[in-house]
Amino acid sequence: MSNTLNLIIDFDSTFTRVEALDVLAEIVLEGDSSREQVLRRIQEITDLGMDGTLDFRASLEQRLELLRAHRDDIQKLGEVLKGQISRSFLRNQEYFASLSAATYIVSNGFTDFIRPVVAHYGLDPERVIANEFLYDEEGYVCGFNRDNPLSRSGGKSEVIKQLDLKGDVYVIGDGANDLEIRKAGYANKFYLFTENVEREKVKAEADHIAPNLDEILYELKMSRSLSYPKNRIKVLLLEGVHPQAVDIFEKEGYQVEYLTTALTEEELCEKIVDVNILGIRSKTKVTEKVIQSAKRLINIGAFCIGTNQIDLEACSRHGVAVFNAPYSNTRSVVELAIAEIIMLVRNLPDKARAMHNGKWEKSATGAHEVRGKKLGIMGYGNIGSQLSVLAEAVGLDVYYYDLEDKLALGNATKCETLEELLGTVDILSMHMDGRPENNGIFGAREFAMMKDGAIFINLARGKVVDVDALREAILSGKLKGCAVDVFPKEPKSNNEPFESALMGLPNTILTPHIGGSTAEAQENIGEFVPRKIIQYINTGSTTGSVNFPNVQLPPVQSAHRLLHIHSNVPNVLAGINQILAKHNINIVSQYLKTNEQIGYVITDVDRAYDDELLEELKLIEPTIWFRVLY
Ligand SMILES: NC(=O)C1=CN([C@@H]2O[C@H](COP(=O)(O)OP(=O)(O)OC[C@H]3O[C@@H](n4cnc5c(N)ncnc54)[C@H](O)[C@@H]3O)[C@@H](O)[C@H]2O)C=CC1
Ligand SMILES: O=C(O)C(=O)COP(=O)(O)O
Repeated sequence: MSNTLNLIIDFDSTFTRVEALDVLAEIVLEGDSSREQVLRRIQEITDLGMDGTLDFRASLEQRLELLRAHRDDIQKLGEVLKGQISRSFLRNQEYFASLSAATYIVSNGFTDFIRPVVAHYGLDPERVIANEFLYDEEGYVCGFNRDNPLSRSGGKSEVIKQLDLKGDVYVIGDGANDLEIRKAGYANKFYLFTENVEREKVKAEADHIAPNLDEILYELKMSRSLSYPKNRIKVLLLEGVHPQAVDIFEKEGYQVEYLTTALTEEELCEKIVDVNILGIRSKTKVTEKVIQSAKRLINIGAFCIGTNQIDLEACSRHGVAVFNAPYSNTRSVVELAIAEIIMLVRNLPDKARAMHNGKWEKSATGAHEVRGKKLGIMGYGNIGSQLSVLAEAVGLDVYYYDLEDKLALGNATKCETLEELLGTVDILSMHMDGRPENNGIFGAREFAMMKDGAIFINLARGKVVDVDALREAILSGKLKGCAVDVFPKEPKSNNEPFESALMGLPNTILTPHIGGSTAEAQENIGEFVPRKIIQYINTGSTTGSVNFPNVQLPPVQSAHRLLHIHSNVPNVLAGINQILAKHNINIVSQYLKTNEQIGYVITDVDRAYDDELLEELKLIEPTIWFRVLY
């Protein structure tokens, strides 16, 4: 930071989220019957003063006349305002407080309540320039120091002139009285601060509209905080993820674009160029080409369980951390499987269709209880094992087969081979993941191994099953029925038609990939995935990432955090530490974790470092991505 830089910061609606005199009015008028009316009048006068319509001194006099404030009220106001500091000032507190010597708070408010708030934040209260109340003998406010230039219009310019500042002067504020400093020629630039209020009249003449302090620090190249200001982080959400996700990202200060459909590879390549965070569900294919088109991608959020639609290797190679929601819709899939098992064992799809066609087919032929029937589960992961528990509760006898050695829950029986499972069970439910090796894994050979009259359910992925072979198994009577929720080719949105060789088959339930589509599951996912992504962006923690080494990091205290992602080759850590040693940087703590593809080094260092050091770290041979967090 240059030594000759001065920041002039407004207090009301800039340093704090509120107008202090409005809050004072609420304190003074608590319990007063005319409260609402007076409050409204005070706010009107404040606005007229702030957009320059009403002379400032008149606005101040009129507001104070409406209030009979005591010294105790002023003290209380100071306490309330300590909890109302603007979010981006709080976010940057540690760094910003270190700029104390370059910062003045210049306000048409009053030192009496501004100084305690500024001191509480960590800035020098002596560098607050503002009005002063006058009190009567009983301690009530009876006026203000009229000799103070800040008690009249144009006062801020006068004060800055008197300060006779050397070097560059930047004004940060939300009102016409802040703009006037630059207009009078006492500042290089006026940043209109719009985090709390947007005053249209002032907007037109501002040099830069800044939605928060991060933006200003970034613009002034002063930021050692997040490598990127939050309001510049772009999020693209596809496939109608739950609106909760939009809300969470927007509250964090990110820009969000929301689409209800999936995009084709071509459309996505075009849209993703400057996107930092991509959110998808099961339909959007994120290919190597898509990843290469993305110039700023930090994260992909799969708002679902499966991540087979994402080229995870390409993501790792490009330093993109992928998060999913591994448990949020598990229960929903299991409940649908249970429902379908019961429906198919009772021939319900055919019976229901007949009723709609005016046919009454009351008969017990071919209808059974599920109690005592043998259920086979292929893929005993989170969904498979939960189905196992619920299925036993309705009396099914559970068998399972998994590629990995999985603990049998309850009374379930593990099968050593798929053949053993298929030859044993009356109902088979597929719950393996969609890894490429599973494409077409279930076909004519496997159907032939099943018992005659068995039932088949696929809630996993469309590509694992040979659909023509399934059709044949139903038509030949080998299978009594089937339920299919996932298809090799699914429409991109609800506006596209659906086609499948399974349409119109007897005792067949077809559903539009809704295994996880319940309000409960979608809301859970809409909260879970954004939180993981935000945690990664803010702290570097990768807990739950499906392609990055998982590291849970403690919060940083009085240190900078450097994140370094590299191809997993030997000696990178040594290289990083040699550079730090050369620059005399003290390592406060350090973490390294690798997986087959990449290594992730997190180094917390004490405060002093320079741009040269950062450049050298970026140049370490296998660096994929380097980021300074604080
Ligand atoms: N229809 C829908 O809306 C939904 C579908 N799904 C699908 O369900 C899949 C499973 O989900 P989770 O249980 O949470 O995943 P998981 O990863 O916990 O379990 C998958 C299990 O399948 C096993 N497996 C993989 N290939 C196998 C094979 N060829 N034979 C036997 N076992 C095999 C794995 O070892 C693992 O234990 C997801 O990957 C997703 O594709 C998930 C949620 C909703
Ligand atoms: O969670 C999964 O893997 C699913 O298949 C659910 O996908 P969806 O979010 O409904 O597109």
